Amino acid sequence: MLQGKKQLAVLIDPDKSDNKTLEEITARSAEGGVDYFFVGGSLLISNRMDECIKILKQAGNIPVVLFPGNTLQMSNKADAILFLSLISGRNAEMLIGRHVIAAPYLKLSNLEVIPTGYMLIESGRPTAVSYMSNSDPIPADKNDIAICTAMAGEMLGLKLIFMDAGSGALNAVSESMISQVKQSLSIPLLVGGGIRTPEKAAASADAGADLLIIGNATEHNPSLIAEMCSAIGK
Ligand SMILES: CC(C)=CCC/C(C)=C/CC/C(C)=C/CC/C(C)=C/COP(=O)(O)OP(=O)(O)O
Ligand SMILES: O=P(O)(O)OC[C@@H](O)CO
Ligand SMILES: [Mg+2]
Repeated sequence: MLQGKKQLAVLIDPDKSDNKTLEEITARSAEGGVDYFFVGGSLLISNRMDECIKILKQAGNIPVVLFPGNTLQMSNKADAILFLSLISGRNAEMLIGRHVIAAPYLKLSNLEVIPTGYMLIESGRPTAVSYMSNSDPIPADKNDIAICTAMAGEMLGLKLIFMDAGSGALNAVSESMISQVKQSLSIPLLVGGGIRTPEKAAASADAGADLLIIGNATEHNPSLIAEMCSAIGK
């Protein structure tokens, strides 16, 4: 995952996209040069994960990476899984408990397991992730807390840091926080939540995000995928 150039992941929430929309997203992502599909949600209601992955795989060679909110969201049909530890929170279940439950399944699967420090950043309103994970986000203006949390994650051996303002965030992660966290890390930095325009995508990438995650914006308007890709130089 990630070799120095800016990358884009399109997040698919299996509850929200019907098959026709998914087919359009798949085709446009292949045209635009999307690097990954992320699949998941903090809560999934429908039982559409495997069906979604099957459609996404029609794009050819875009890897499908699970972005699970809980242990029910594991599927052997994907290529990899973000093994998320919610390091911004202090809920032991989200830091290590769910991982103990998931570990034997993952060991037997063919999934590439990617240890990821997941940091929820306050975004102007409560998010589904904060509520479902029973954890507080890092205040949006406390760059120092974000820097130290990310540094600790790297020192613990995590391979990626993912700063997320949460799906549909009012305010995306600030460029100043992205840039300061990036400067304190040598592992790749993923940024998502509330990135709605190509301009915001470009600014987040310029600030230091290595991989951007975009969900709602492209879900509502798949034709934005090409613009998002070219905004970050793809
Ligand atoms: C160890 C395993 C396999 C699972 C647990 C993984 C952990 C600790 C997750 C904690 C953080 C968390 C709940 C992440 C889910 C993030 C996610 C996919 C968010 C997407 O947004 P939604 O929450 O679906 O937003 P909407 O409410 O807008 O649909
Ligand atoms: O849906 P959006 O706001 O693009 O957020 C994507 C992702 O970062 C959510 O976890
Ligand atoms: Mg969702």
